[in-house]
Amino acid sequence: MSTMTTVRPWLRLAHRWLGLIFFPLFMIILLSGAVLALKPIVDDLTTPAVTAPVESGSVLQRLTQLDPQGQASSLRIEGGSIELNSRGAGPQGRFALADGQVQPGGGVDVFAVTEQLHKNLLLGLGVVVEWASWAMLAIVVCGPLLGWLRLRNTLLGWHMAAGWLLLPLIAIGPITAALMILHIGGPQLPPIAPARPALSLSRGLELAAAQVDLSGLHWARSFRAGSVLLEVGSSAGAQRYIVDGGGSVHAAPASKGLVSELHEGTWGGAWSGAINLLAALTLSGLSITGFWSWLRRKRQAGGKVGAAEWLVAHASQTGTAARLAAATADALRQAGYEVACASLAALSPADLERYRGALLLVSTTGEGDVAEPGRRFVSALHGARTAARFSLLELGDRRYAHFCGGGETVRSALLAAGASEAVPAAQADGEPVAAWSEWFKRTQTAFGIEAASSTAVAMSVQDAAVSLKLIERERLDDPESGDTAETWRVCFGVDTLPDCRPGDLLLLAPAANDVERCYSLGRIEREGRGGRLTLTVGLKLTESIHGEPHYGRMSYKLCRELAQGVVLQGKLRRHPGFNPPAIGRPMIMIAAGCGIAPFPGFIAERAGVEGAGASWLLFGNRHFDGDFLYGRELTAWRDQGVLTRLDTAFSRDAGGCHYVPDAVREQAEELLRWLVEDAAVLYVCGRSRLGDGVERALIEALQAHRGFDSAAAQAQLQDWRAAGRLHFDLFD
Ligand SMILES: Cc1cc2nc3c(=O)[nH]c(=O)nc-3n(C[C@H](O)[C@H](O)[C@H](O)COP(=O)(O)O)c2cc1C
Repeated sequence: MSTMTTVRPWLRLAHRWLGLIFFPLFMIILLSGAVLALKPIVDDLTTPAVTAPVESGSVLQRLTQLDPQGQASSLRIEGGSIELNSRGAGPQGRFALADGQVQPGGGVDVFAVTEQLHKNLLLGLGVVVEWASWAMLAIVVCGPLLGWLRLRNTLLGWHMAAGWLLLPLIAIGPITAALMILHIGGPQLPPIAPARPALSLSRGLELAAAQVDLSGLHWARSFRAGSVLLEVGSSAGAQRYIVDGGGSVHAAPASKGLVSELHEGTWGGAWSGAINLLAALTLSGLSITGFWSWLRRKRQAGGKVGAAEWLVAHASQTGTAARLAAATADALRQAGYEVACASLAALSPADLERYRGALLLVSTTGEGDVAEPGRRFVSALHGARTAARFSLLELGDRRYAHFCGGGETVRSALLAAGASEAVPAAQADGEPVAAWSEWFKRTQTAFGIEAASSTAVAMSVQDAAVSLKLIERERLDDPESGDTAETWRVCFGVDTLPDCRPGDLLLLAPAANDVERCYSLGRIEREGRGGRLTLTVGLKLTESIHGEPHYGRMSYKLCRELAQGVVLQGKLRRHPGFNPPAIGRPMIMIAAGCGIAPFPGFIAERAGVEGAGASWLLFGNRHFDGDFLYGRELTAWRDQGVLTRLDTAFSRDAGGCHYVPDAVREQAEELLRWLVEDAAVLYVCGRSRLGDGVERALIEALQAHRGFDSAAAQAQLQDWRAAGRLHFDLFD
């Protein structure tokens, strides 16, 4: 691993946390800096008032009268008047030199007050401003080291591009501030004897008047180490003096030195001020975009479970248990309970103990298997101990050999780990609403809670019946090129198309009373009330013990048998856990083989849409030639910019086994940038082992590139799952 890879996580932490901690201070310093940058512009555009010579005695006399406590921090003489600024309660405004009367237009000197705000927050906190300056310098230095410039139309993409492209501009302020703090590059000042307490302006002028003719006095202000700095005009030009604590009057250079002039934007008049204004606004913009994107990420992670009293958790293969769980949680929330609702995939056994009770809804898939999102939870239960109290609803179908096998597996693992069952587990056969209703009533009694009655439940879990006419079928793999897996694009016309989105499921049974097979919806093209639905179907092929091929009945019908024009009856099942994110939100799609099925639909939704958001597809199969499903469409989408990135992994091509998780590992840094910095949503679709491989690769990536240990990386994935940022749709 390169040094940069090791150091980068620390730089990223420094960049982020310094930016967050100092954010309010940065805003004060930068916005006051922006106002101060206007000063050279205003000075350049306005004619300076002619200063009539004044008698030093009258200035001193007036000053002592107006500022008896010596609180004024600066004065300016202008056309027979004296303008005073003070820290705290001292005099403020413009006064006539002749009689001390307040003069109009002499309100607060905005630039003088802003300067004090910029330098010491108006509270004499110069040291805090110095810390903030060092922090800003560190952030500006760390920024470009976090990664090369990449142009992306996202909030952080703009943040990064502005940081990179305007680096010289934004670096000037923090670098010159640091040099000024260290007194490097400033004017050659005479040795200044410190004054304790600081000299008042009147005392400074009194001491100066003994040695210098102050009749051309322009201004005077408190200066370093309690001294007073003043400027006097004469026929030979302006001359500055410092009066120090020892009462000495030293001539001071008229120029502030290059470093100060660069910092203040005074080196070139109006346009150097304009450059400083742009720099201050750019730095403010960078602070705001950095802070905002952090806040957005926090909010997106806000779905994290943990704060509630009750937990509703689900393990659902095709969405039924998930929708029932959401309805269960809603019914409890409506009655005023604090309820967390999450997939078991986002939970560990220890999480369950944090709640007064856990309501679990677990579906069975395959041949008596736990629905995929619950499998890791079951493995984690082996050897664990938990004092959780739970109530379990098992979803299944008696037409399968192992009725509710998955639910039973979860139940025995929980009991073996020491969890207690509040009510005996209930089993739902097929249509689950009646069983759910009964189970929920008993659970409420056992947990001593009372939910609002939920009539929306039946609606929310019901599948919609659809009549489908086969209108088109195209083979996607090319058998000529060798051992490809037979895969077809199957397109149906539907007269009345219910609400549905890519990633939802079409349930088709090969014969009446047969169990249904689930297919992910790809492209959905609506026309009036009807439209077209596209599926990607892999021909299921197993070998009998005698070595004869055995085809899956439904996939055989769809791929080979059904004639065009034939009408099928099916059911549409909403699968909100695997629908594309809102337009504009970056999405990463990872698929192997016919797991590509939903993604042409995801991508097509964004084609031709303004501000559609970045999208990235990582696709794997056996051979580039022959197995690159939808290769032409995907490449065209990539070329048109609909698909921001397209990466592939082919496992049986020359050059060795290259699987999708390998591609994830190779692209780990960029992938994490999308996930972490751009808050992308990641979807994985394919066989179970693809899910395992991608999950492992993501954990490794977080360890290698973000400095996570293994437990923290796993917790990060769980947080993402809980926040709806990581979606797996896997099949056996
Ligand atoms: C591919 C597949 C395999 C299934 N296997 C079983 C099984 O072995 N035992 C069972 O009781 N139910 C089985 N079922 C039925 C589901 O558990 C049932 O339809 C459940 O309501 C689905 O819930 P879900 O949408 O939350 O995944 C299977 C369903 C499908 C689609």
